[in-house]
Amino acid sequence: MSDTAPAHQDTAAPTTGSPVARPAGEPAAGGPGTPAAGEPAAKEPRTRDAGEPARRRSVVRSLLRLWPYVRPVRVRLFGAAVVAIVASSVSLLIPLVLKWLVDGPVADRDPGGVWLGGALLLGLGIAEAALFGFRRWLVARPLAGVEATMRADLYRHLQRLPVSFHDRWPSGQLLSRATTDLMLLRTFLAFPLTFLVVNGATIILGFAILLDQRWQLGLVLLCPVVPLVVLCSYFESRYSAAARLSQDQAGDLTTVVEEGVLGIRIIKGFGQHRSQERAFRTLSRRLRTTELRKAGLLATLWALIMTLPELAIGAALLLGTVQVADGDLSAGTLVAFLSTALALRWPVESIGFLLAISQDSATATDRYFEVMDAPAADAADTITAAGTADAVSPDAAPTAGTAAPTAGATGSSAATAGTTRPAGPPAVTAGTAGLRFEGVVFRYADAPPDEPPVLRGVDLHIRPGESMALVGATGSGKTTLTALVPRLHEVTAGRITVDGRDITSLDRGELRSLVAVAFEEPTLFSATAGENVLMGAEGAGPEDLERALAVAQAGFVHTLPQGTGTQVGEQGLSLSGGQRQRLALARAVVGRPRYLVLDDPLSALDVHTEALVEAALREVLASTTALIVAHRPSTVLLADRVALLSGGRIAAVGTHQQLLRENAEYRLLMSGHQPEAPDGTAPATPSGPLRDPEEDADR
Ligand SMILES: Nc1ncnc2c1ncn2[C@@H]1O[C@H](COP(=O)(O)OP(=O)(O)OP(=O)(O)O)[C@@H](O)[C@H]1O
Repeated sequence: MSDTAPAHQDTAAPTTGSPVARPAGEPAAGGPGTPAAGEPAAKEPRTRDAGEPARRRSVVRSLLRLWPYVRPVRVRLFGAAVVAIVASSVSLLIPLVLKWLVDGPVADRDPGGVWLGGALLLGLGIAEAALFGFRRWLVARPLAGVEATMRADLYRHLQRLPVSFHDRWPSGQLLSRATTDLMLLRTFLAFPLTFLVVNGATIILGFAILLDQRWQLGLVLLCPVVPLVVLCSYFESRYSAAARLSQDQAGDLTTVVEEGVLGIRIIKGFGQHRSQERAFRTLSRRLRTTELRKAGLLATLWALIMTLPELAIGAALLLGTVQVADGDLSAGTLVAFLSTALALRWPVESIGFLLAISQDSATATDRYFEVMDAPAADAADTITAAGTADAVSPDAAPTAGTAAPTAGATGSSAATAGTTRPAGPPAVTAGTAGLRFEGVVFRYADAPPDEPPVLRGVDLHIRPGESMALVGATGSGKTTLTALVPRLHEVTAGRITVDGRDITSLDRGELRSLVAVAFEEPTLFSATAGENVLMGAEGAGPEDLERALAVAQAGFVHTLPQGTGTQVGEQGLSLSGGQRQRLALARAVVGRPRYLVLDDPLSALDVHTEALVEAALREVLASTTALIVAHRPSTVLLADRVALLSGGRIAAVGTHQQLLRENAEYRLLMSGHQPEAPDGTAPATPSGPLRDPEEDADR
């Protein structure tokens, strides 16, 4: 399999298709030959996890991994196989009745016997059909259950996998595993698994009957077995490679289709439908070529599987006829022999495609477990125990900051926060409270080795009740830094504490209840407006919903056709950018989080909407400790202090006015001119009194 697996590039394209990770309508980079306008060359979707070396397993070993799922239905499956063996054996009785009919009633010209023989044959036929029907009934429901369980497990696991996994895996690859691959596995369990056993048993029983009837003729029929076994194993390895390739390519195609649907506005807006079509056609042709290769292999194998036994039957017929002519064999025995041989044609011929489906299913099993074997984010929870509150060094307590918060703002925020927050964690000293980054280093696992980490020692302290704006050149790592707080990524070195407790020492549930996030793109799910907000906190009720809507200035929800029960998201009512932003804010605050992390909440809003969302934000920030990624002065002004991220470090902290006065890079950023941060390196530092981060003890 692995040797011919496609050598796909590892791209950093945003190929995730989860509704959270990729905003609907955003350009879905990553489709081959489908650059969004202004984007560089086409990127190839990957068909395999970049970090995972493909391993070649035997078909049986791969399929054995299904056992935990099959175990609960094993009795039914075994019962169904027994019923199918009985049904097949019944079909083998037919030639014996024929032999009796030809040598007995037909030879004796006994009409009564012929009628009896006819009735027996009819009865056997009906019994065979009824038994096969019963087998199907036995397996249908349990196997649908197996498929549903596997799909549910996959979905659950996908939800628990870290963001870095979703960054690396194209969504189409995950979709195809959850749909096509699992359907293939159900088909395998319902059909080839049983029939490989049943047909094997039928063939053995049939040959026993044949050898018993006339061993010389039986041996003639057995002649093709050896070449067939050799040919089957030769085709197996080639078919296996083609099967893997085709299933991976189908996943790539799914990715392109999904991106084409999600990014339809961009595709139309930039007139990219032709290049999108081209990308689709290229992949579709590739898949067709692979499918044709598979079909060619199967056709050759099938032709051989059909021809060799036919030749053997022909030879047996010739030999048998000579023996009948010589009087060595009765006509009835020859009829029975040939009928048995013909009855064995289907079991023998079907082996080819049963093996092919088994091969496809082994590949599907490998693909399924490639995802299931990826360690879930929770597995990484035990990073360090050194980050508990006790471990916080006393000298980490802040001294008076060189950049004081805006007079009054912090105090009032803190005071408000104190009145509105639910009971929080145990009291901690003022020095350790708040959100603190200590020597935080982060590099993306898939970043080129020669590239420096995105964050190279971030030290920053956001005091309780304070709101801190995070400013920096594009690509400086602002989003990355915010993603570390809810542990969407794990720090490479250093640590982050909330209320003096290392976030890695908190379980994820606790961390989620402490910290809420709202991303740049306010993603809404296919659910009601109320449900979208309430998914921000477990156990939140109607009162929390109303409060959150009020805080986020999202009262417009009540004017929707069904109020908070109005369906929004992909299948529902389209909301404006500002409405979506405010719903996302309501979702972030519905659980009354002590900490709020907002990634550029005012991005891409028109002036009027910006004013509305700004008003909402003011309310929200008054009652929480917040870190807000900000690109423009209007957002920065919402915060008490501003931190400038530059060169992977916090280069300066102060009020907006202070930084405007003292920091040239900040001035440049706020003037709308982005200093370049090529390849994650520090932006060109303009001359100006940059604050020395080492001197700022309050970070
Ligand atoms: N999943 C990823 N894998 C590898 N590198 C990444 C990944 N995500 C982001 N990067 C890189 O990390 C750097 C910082 O990106 P980040 O999105 O944090 O910047 P930012 O300051 O938020 O930018 P912007 O202001 O444009 O939103 C960039 O060089 C980016 O290419």
